[in-house]
Amino acid sequence: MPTTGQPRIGVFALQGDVREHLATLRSLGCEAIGVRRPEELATCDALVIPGGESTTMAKLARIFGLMDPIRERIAGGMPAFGTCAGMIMLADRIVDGAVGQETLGGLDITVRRNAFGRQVDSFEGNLHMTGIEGPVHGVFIRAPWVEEVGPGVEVLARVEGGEAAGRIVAVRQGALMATSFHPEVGDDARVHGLFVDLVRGA
Ligand SMILES: NC(=O)CC[C@H](N)C(=O)O
Repeated sequence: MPTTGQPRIGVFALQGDVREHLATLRSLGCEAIGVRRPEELATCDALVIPGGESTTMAKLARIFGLMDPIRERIAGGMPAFGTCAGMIMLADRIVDGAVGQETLGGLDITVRRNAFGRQVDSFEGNLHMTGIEGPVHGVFIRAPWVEEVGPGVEVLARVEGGEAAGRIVAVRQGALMATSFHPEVGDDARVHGLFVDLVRGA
Protein backbone atom coordinates (compact mmCIF):
# COMPACT_ATOMS: atom_id res chain seq x y z
CA MET A 1 0.00 0.00 0.00
CA PRO A 2 1.26 3.47 -0.80
CA THR A 3 2.78 5.75 1.79
CA THR A 4 2.18 8.83 -0.36
CA GLY A 5 -1.19 10.08 -1.54
CA GLN A 6 -0.40 9.01 -5.09
CA PRO A 7 -0.95 5.46 -6.26
CA ARG A 8 2.15 3.44 -6.98
CA ILE A 9 1.73 1.78 -10.34
CA GLY A 10 4.00 -0.96 -11.61
CA VAL A 11 4.75 -1.54 -15.27
CA PHE A 12 5.53 -5.15 -16.22
CA ALA A 13 9.12 -4.64 -17.39
CA LEU A 14 10.42 -7.97 -18.71
CA GLN A 15 9.51 -7.04 -22.29
CA GLY A 16 7.70 -4.30 -24.20
CA ASP A 17 7.43 -0.50 -24.34
CA VAL A 18 7.91 0.03 -20.62
CA ARG A 19 9.47 3.52 -20.71
CA GLU A 20 6.52 5.08 -22.53
CA HIS A 21 4.10 3.82 -19.89
CA LEU A 22 6.31 4.96 -17.02
CA ALA A 23 6.55 8.44 -18.54
CA THR A 24 2.80 8.72 -19.12
CA LEU A 25 1.96 7.54 -15.59
CA ARG A 26 4.47 9.97 -14.08
CA SER A 27 3.01 12.82 -16.14
CA LEU A 28 -0.24 12.10 -14.28
CA GLY A 29 1.48 12.45 -10.91
CA CYS A 30 1.67 8.72 -10.15
CA GLU A 31 4.63 6.95 -8.73
CA ALA A 32 5.61 4.44 -11.42
CA ILE A 33 8.18 1.63 -11.30
CA GLY A 34 9.25 -1.18 -13.59
CA VAL A 35 8.32 -4.63 -12.26
CA ARG A 36 10.67 -7.53 -12.93
CA ARG A 37 10.43 -9.44 -9.66
CA PRO A 38 7.62 -10.54 -7.34
CA GLU A 39 9.04 -8.33 -4.56
CA GLU A 40 8.56 -5.29 -6.79
CA LEU A 41 5.02 -6.33 -7.69
CA ALA A 42 4.21 -6.59 -3.99
CA THR A 43 4.91 -2.86 -3.50
CA CYS A 44 2.47 -1.77 -6.24
CA ASP A 45 -1.19 -0.81 -6.05
CA ALA A 46 -1.80 -1.57 -9.71
CA LEU A 47 -0.05 -2.97 -12.78
CA VAL A 48 0.25 -1.94 -16.42
CA ILE A 49 1.16 -4.56 -19.03
CA PRO A 50 2.73 -2.82 -22.01
CA GLY A 51 2.69 -3.44 -25.73
CA GLY A 52 5.32 -5.80 -27.06
CA GLU A 53 5.16 -9.48 -27.83
CA SER A 54 2.75 -11.53 -25.78
CA THR A 55 4.35 -14.97 -26.27
CA THR A 56 7.73 -13.64 -25.11
CA MET A 57 6.07 -11.84 -22.20
CA ALA A 58 4.37 -15.03 -21.09
CA LYS A 59 7.59 -17.05 -21.29
CA LEU A 60 9.57 -14.46 -19.37
CA ALA A 61 6.84 -14.07 -16.77
CA ARG A 62 7.14 -17.83 -16.15
CA ILE A 63 10.94 -17.80 -16.02
CA PHE A 64 11.08 -14.81 -13.66
CA GLY A 65 8.40 -16.21 -11.37
CA LEU A 66 5.89 -13.43 -12.03
CA MET A 67 3.07 -15.37 -13.68
CA ASP A 68 1.41 -16.77 -10.58
CA PRO A 69 2.02 -13.74 -8.31
CA ILE A 70 0.39 -11.44 -10.90
CA ARG A 71 -2.52 -13.87 -11.31
CA GLU A 72 -3.00 -13.93 -7.55
CA ARG A 73 -2.98 -10.13 -7.32
CA ILE A 74 -5.49 -9.85 -10.17
CA ALA A 75 -7.72 -12.43 -8.49
CA GLY A 76 -7.43 -10.33 -5.32
CA GLY A 77 -8.73 -7.24 -7.10
CA MET A 78 -5.55 -5.41 -8.09
CA PRO A 79 -6.34 -3.01 -10.96
CA ALA A 80 -4.50 -3.82 -14.19
CA PHE A 81 -4.33 -2.18 -17.58
CA GLY A 82 -3.04 -3.94 -20.70
CA THR A 83 -2.21 -2.33 -24.05
CA CYS A 84 -1.95 -4.45 -27.22
CA ALA A 85 0.22 -7.42 -26.16
CA GLY A 86 -0.88 -6.44 -22.63
CA MET A 87 -4.50 -6.88 -23.68
CA ILE A 88 -3.65 -10.39 -24.88
CA MET A 89 -1.94 -11.10 -21.55
CA LEU A 90 -5.07 -10.09 -19.62
CA ALA A 91 -7.45 -12.08 -21.83
CA ASP A 92 -8.94 -15.36 -20.62
CA ARG A 93 -8.96 -16.76 -24.19
CA ILE A 94 -6.90 -16.27 -27.39
CA VAL A 95 -7.70 -17.07 -31.00
CA ASP A 96 -4.65 -17.46 -33.28
CA GLY A 97 -2.28 -17.59 -30.33
CA ALA A 98 0.98 -19.49 -30.46
CA VAL A 99 0.77 -23.19 -29.56
CA GLY A 100 0.38 -23.48 -25.79
CA GLN A 101 0.47 -19.69 -25.32
CA GLU A 102 -0.28 -18.82 -21.71
CA THR A 103 -1.92 -15.64 -20.50
CA LEU A 104 -2.38 -14.08 -17.09
CA GLY A 105 -6.11 -13.90 -17.72
CA GLY A 106 -8.69 -12.05 -15.66
CA LEU A 107 -10.67 -10.41 -18.43
CA ASP A 108 -13.60 -12.49 -19.64
CA ILE A 109 -12.81 -11.83 -23.29
CA THR A 110 -11.60 -13.72 -26.34
CA VAL A 111 -8.93 -11.80 -28.26
CA ARG A 112 -7.81 -12.49 -31.79
CA ARG A 113 -4.09 -12.03 -32.02
CA ASN A 114 -2.68 -10.05 -35.01
CA ALA A 115 -6.31 -9.59 -35.97
CA PHE A 116 -6.04 -6.75 -38.45
CA GLY A 117 -4.12 -8.83 -40.96
CA ARG A 118 -0.76 -8.55 -42.59
CA GLN A 119 -1.42 -5.90 -45.21
CA VAL A 120 -2.74 -3.32 -42.80
CA ASP A 121 -1.05 -4.69 -39.71
CA SER A 122 -0.18 -1.22 -38.47
CA PHE A 123 -2.42 1.82 -38.79
CA GLU A 124 -3.69 4.84 -36.91
CA GLY A 125 -7.18 6.19 -36.55
CA ASN A 126 -9.42 8.23 -34.30
CA LEU A 127 -11.99 6.61 -32.12
CA HIS A 128 -14.29 7.51 -29.26
CA MET A 129 -13.89 5.98 -25.86
CA THR A 130 -16.43 5.85 -23.04
CA GLY A 131 -15.31 8.21 -20.28
CA ILE A 132 -13.17 10.40 -22.54
CA GLU A 133 -14.43 13.53 -24.23
CA GLY A 134 -13.49 14.04 -27.86
CA PRO A 135 -11.61 11.71 -30.18
CA VAL A 136 -8.72 9.52 -29.09
CA HIS A 137 -5.95 8.85 -31.59
CA GLY A 138 -5.44 5.10 -31.74
CA VAL A 139 -2.07 3.68 -32.81
CA PHE A 140 -2.45 0.01 -33.78
CA ILE A 141 0.67 -2.13 -34.29
CA ARG A 142 -0.01 -5.79 -35.14
CA ALA A 143 -2.87 -5.38 -32.75
CA PRO A 144 -5.42 -7.83 -31.43
CA TRP A 145 -9.13 -7.12 -31.43
CA VAL A 146 -11.69 -8.43 -28.99
CA GLU A 147 -13.72 -11.14 -30.64
CA GLU A 148 -16.10 -11.91 -27.78
CA VAL A 149 -16.90 -10.40 -24.41
CA GLY A 150 -18.48 -12.03 -21.37
CA PRO A 151 -21.52 -10.50 -19.66
CA GLY A 152 -19.51 -8.53 -17.10
CA VAL A 153 -17.38 -6.75 -19.69
CA GLU A 154 -18.05 -3.17 -20.75
CA VAL A 155 -17.05 -2.24 -24.30
CA LEU A 156 -15.29 1.15 -24.19
CA ALA A 157 -14.35 1.64 -27.85
CA ARG A 158 -14.75 0.21 -31.32
CA VAL A 159 -12.95 0.82 -34.59
CA GLU A 160 -14.64 3.59 -36.55
CA GLY A 161 -14.58 3.18 -40.31
CA GLY A 162 -12.66 0.95 -42.68
CA GLU A 163 -12.91 -2.80 -43.06
CA ALA A 164 -12.63 -3.44 -39.34
CA ALA A 165 -15.36 -0.95 -38.39
CA GLY A 166 -17.23 -2.03 -35.30
CA ARG A 167 -14.46 -4.25 -33.94
CA ILE A 168 -14.02 -3.94 -30.19
CA VAL A 169 -10.68 -2.36 -29.24
CA ALA A 170 -11.12 -1.22 -25.63
CA VAL A 171 -12.81 -2.95 -22.70
CA ARG A 172 -13.21 -2.78 -18.97
CA GLN A 173 -14.30 -5.36 -16.43
CA GLY A 174 -14.21 -4.30 -12.79
CA ALA A 175 -10.68 -3.10 -12.08
CA LEU A 176 -9.28 -4.47 -15.34
CA MET A 177 -8.95 -2.42 -18.50
CA ALA A 178 -7.40 -3.13 -21.90
CA THR A 179 -6.90 -1.46 -25.26
CA SER A 180 -5.81 -2.95 -28.60
CA PHE A 181 -4.01 0.29 -29.38
CA HIS A 182 -1.08 2.07 -27.72
CA PRO A 183 -2.18 5.11 -25.67
CA GLU A 184 1.36 5.24 -24.26
CA VAL A 185 2.63 6.41 -27.66
CA GLY A 186 2.26 10.17 -28.13
CA ASP A 187 1.49 12.78 -25.49
CA ASP A 188 -2.18 12.17 -24.75
CA ALA A 189 -2.48 10.84 -21.20
CA ARG A 190 -6.29 10.67 -21.07
CA VAL A 191 -6.60 6.90 -21.46
CA HIS A 192 -4.07 6.32 -18.68
CA GLY A 193 -6.01 8.94 -16.72
CA LEU A 194 -9.09 6.75 -16.97
CA PHE A 195 -7.08 3.86 -15.52
CA VAL A 196 -5.61 6.00 -12.74
CA ASP A 197 -9.15 7.08 -11.78
CA LEU A 198 -10.07 3.42 -11.62
CA VAL A 199 -7.03 2.76 -9.38
CA ARG A 200 -7.93 5.65 -7.09
CA GLY A 201 -11.49 4.36 -6.83
CA ALA A 202 -10.41 0.77 -6.10
N1 LIG B 1 2.13 -3.99 -30.53
C1 LIG B 1 1.92 -5.10 -29.88
O1 LIG B 1 1.87 -5.16 -28.66
C2 LIG B 1 1.78 -6.32 -30.75
C3 LIG B 1 1.24 -7.55 -30.05
C4 LIG B 1 1.76 -8.79 -30.72
N2 LIG B 1 1.20 -8.95 -32.03
C5 LIG B 1 1.49 -10.02 -29.85
O2 LIG B 1 0.87 -10.92 -30.25
O3 LIG B 1 1.90 -10.05 -28.73
